[in-house]
Formats: sequence, structure tokens, C-alpha cells
Amino acid sequence: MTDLTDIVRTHRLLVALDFDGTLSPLVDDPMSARMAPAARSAVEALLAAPDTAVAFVSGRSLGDLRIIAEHSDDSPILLAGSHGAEYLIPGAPVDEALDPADVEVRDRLRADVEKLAEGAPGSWIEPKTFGFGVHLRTVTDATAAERLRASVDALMADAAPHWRRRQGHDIVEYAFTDAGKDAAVAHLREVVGATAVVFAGDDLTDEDALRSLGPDDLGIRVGAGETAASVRVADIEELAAVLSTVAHERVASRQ
Ligand SMILES: O=P(O)(O)OC[C@H]1O[C@H](O[C@H]2O[C@H](CO)[C@@H](O)[C@H](O)[C@H]2O)[C@H](O)[C@@H](O)[C@@H]1O
Repeated sequence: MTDLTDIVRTHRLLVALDFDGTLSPLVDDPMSARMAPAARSAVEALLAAPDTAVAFVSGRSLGDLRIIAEHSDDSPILLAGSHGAEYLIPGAPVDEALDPADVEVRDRLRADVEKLAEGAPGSWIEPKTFGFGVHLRTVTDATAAERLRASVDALMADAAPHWRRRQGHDIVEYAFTDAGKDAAVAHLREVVGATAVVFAGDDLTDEDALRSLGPDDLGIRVGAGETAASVRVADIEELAAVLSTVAHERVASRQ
């Protein structure tokens, strides 16, 4: 992978950023997540830099991502939701069509899992476009959390073995699409016509994108954990500092 100097000089840069844990601190109530002030400033600086596009690439459903990212209709930020299964590209129509048969299975399985979750107070089943997430962050009884995790796994292995299972921070997600953040980066790279990509993320699902980066790209891991990224930053604030530097140096390099 390349370094910051090459990223600053590249002709057309795509900065693709995971949202939860990368721009926004992890919080107990998922819908109250918002960008940290330093991350917000860094994103604004990138948007003001020449030939620089910004995308949020999230496991959130697109609708929820729009809310927590406070994404307005006139925003130039590209969005990839559901780990790359749905997109909002400014100026392009959004494809919202779902097969009614998939919706019926999704809703039935989620209702079954909601019943199982009654045995684990503090858990929450997040409805998602292509499935659901089992949140365990606020389950205080570790045995109940483990029991819920195992019972949902057993139900899904039996009822929908082809669904993709993903593990995140205090969440297990199940989806009937296989799309990953690697596909999201590939699609956004093409849409933007990027000559290089910076991708930053903090979680296991971000490693799909980080592993897919090429020699002219730069991967950044936020926080601990095994990673394919070439750069690691400690936290959101350190990431914001790196992104702000890229933005300011891209402005300076074109003057
Ligand atoms: O790809 P991301 O943007 O990082 O989204 C991953 C999941 O983020 C959300 O859950 C995580 O953040 C919550 C709010 O801070 C936190 O309560 C939870 O424990 C984390 O797992 C979101 O709710 C999921 O749908 C996303 O897939």
C-alpha cells in the first residue's frame, strides 16, 4: 500500500469511511449515534478539498445511515448501506425494490428472534433492510447473552443456512445478501473515478474492504484488532487528525 504523500498527490481521491466506531463513538442506543465533532470537521475539510469525494460505508440500513449521518438531500457524500448492498449516490435514483418473498421470510425470522430475545433483557433486535441485528451491548447477564447468541445461531442454521452471518461490536447480524464492504469500495471507486482510495474502519466487517485495497490505496484501522490495514490509529480523534491533514495538504498541493 501507498503512503500519505502519494494519497495527497493522487489525481482523484475517494475517502471511504465506516461510520460506527470510526466517525461516531459506540453508544448504547444505536439511533443516537452521531459523528464526533473532530470527525465532522475532518469530513467537511475533505469535502472542501480539490478532486476529493467522501463516502460513508456502513453496516447500517441506508435509511438509518441517512438519519445518524444527518445526510441531507443536497449532501455530496456518497452512502453505502447494509455493508454495500444499498447505495445513495447523489444525483442517481435509489433502487429500493425488494422481493416480497424475501421480505416475508425476513420479517418472520425477525419475529422469531424477537421472541428468543425476551429471555435476554437488554437485548434489542435491529430491523435491517436485508435481515436483522442482534444487539447485546446492554445485556448485563453474560449467560443470557450467550444463550441468546447460541439459540439465534441454531434457529438460523436450521431456517436460513444460506444467510450471511457477521460479527461486530456486541452485535451479531444476519442478512440474505452476501454483499460486503469490498464490493462497496469497488463500486464507489468506479462511480467516483478514483485514482486512489483511503478506507478507514474499526470492525471485522471493515476488514473485507481493507483486504480489497490495491497498491495505490491506503487502509487505516481504528483501534485494536488484527488488520489488513497498513496504518493504525488509536481512536476517532487520531483518525480525524490524519484525514484533516490529507485534506489540508491536498488543498496546499494544488495552489
Ligand atoms: O459498519 P458500521 O457503520 O460500523 O456499522 C456497524 C453496526 O453499527 C451499529 O452497531 C454498532 O454501533 C452501535 C451504536 O454505537 C452500538 O450500540 C452497537 O453495539 C455496535 O455494534 C448498528 O446498529 C448496526 O446495524 C451496524 O451494522
